[in-house]
Amino acid sequence: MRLSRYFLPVLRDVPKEAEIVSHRLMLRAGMIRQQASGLYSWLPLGYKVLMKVQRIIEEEQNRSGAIELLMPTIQSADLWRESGRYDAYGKEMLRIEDRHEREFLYGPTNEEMITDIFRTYVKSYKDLPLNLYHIQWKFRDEVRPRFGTMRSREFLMKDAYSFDLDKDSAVKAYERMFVAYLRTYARMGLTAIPMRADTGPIGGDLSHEWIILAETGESQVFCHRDLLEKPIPPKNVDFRGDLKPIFNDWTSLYAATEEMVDHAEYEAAVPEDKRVSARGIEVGHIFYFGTKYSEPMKASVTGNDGKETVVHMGSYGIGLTRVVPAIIEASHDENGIVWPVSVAPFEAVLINLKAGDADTDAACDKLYGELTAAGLDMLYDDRDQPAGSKFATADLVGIPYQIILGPRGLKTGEVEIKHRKTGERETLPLANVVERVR
Ligand SMILES: Nc1ncnc2c1ncn2[C@@H]1O[C@H](COS(=O)(=O)NC(=O)[C@@H](N)CS)[C@@H](O)[C@H]1O
Repeated sequence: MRLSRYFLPVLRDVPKEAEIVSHRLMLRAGMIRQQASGLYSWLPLGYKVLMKVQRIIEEEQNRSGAIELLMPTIQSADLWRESGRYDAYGKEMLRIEDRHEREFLYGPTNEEMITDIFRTYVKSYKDLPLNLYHIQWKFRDEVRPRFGTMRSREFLMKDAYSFDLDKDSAVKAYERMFVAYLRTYARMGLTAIPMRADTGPIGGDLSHEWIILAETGESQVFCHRDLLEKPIPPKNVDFRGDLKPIFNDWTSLYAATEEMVDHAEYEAAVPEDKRVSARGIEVGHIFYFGTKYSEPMKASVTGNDGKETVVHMGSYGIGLTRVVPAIIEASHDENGIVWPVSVAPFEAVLINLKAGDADTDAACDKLYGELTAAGLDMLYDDRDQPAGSKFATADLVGIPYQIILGPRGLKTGEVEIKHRKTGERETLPLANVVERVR
């Protein structure tokens, strides 16, 4: 993408309303724009990152055997009356009426709707286990939206729902999602720790929150230091096999949020030098809640004994529009964002040090064409701006590699490459650049 043809409204100074670094940087890097309290537009650069996060989530959900669909954002109130949550959900629920004065709501979550889909079509235990998920905008009328898209009112969530014949099978579904989550966050460059958690309005008795440690996190967490270094299950992990060893390995070390921590237990279980107590950001939350929705909504299958059996369910959420700022909280420096390559809006930026100089323009155009043809997701800063402002923009928006070419380099036939994360620079012949960054 040529920057002279793109839409990247970077800001020079720090917006005063932004209290945390990720909010400041997302505004300055031209990633988001607030439209109203808790409501954001995702501008091109931010949207590109959001879609890279989405693709990783979809790949890992699909690897675990979950099947993607898409449900509407607007839901019928009657559905929520069946589960008894319509009144219980409280002021966070945005209730609306259509022109015929029928009652609807903007979905804060989809347990009722997915259970309605399930009960319509699935009748036999032979169709189980089943895990259906979607990635859809949600609305929760948060009393105090803040920190940009970290806590907004409209937000993008991946929510998956599992259906099983009994609790044992449902726990296996939970373990599959647990392993999928370990892989998902690691691929985004995040260290997300699964912590025993409260179940709240979703319900159930088995639940883990996925927390990344960050000073600006809203919750206080307590865990064993070894959890921060544990190896992640490999790409070829067998999701049809027994995942309990992995689940037990990860849950045998103490980790709990402030709502769940038992300090006596924590101090007994974790040697002093291994205790980590820190602020954390909740980037995901998974639940097993049995028949909480399937019972009142009569979602059952015929078991192999011919008897009608109400199915056991779980739900598994990731807040995509919270993951993006969480990555920035975990990966930035004084010059701006430092994107992991896997979620960077562009893999590399080609910086033309003397736009307008015919030879330099020609060499940069050629190199940009070669890098793009090699399959790199390229940004090309071809603007008629001084070099300093180009370096500042590249550092601010956090592109992993800066490929720098100017008249001097042209003379010696050399290009400089700067690695954004480490600041390392290397000079190499123009002809070797594609191979080096591919
Ligand atoms: N106001 C919000 N702004 C941004 N992200 C949010 C907000 N509320 C929740 N999230 C994200 O959505 C995730 C799941 O939300 S949740 O309430 O814990 N779980 C559910 O809604 C279940 N239905 C999971 S499918 C949270 O872990 C968090 O990452």
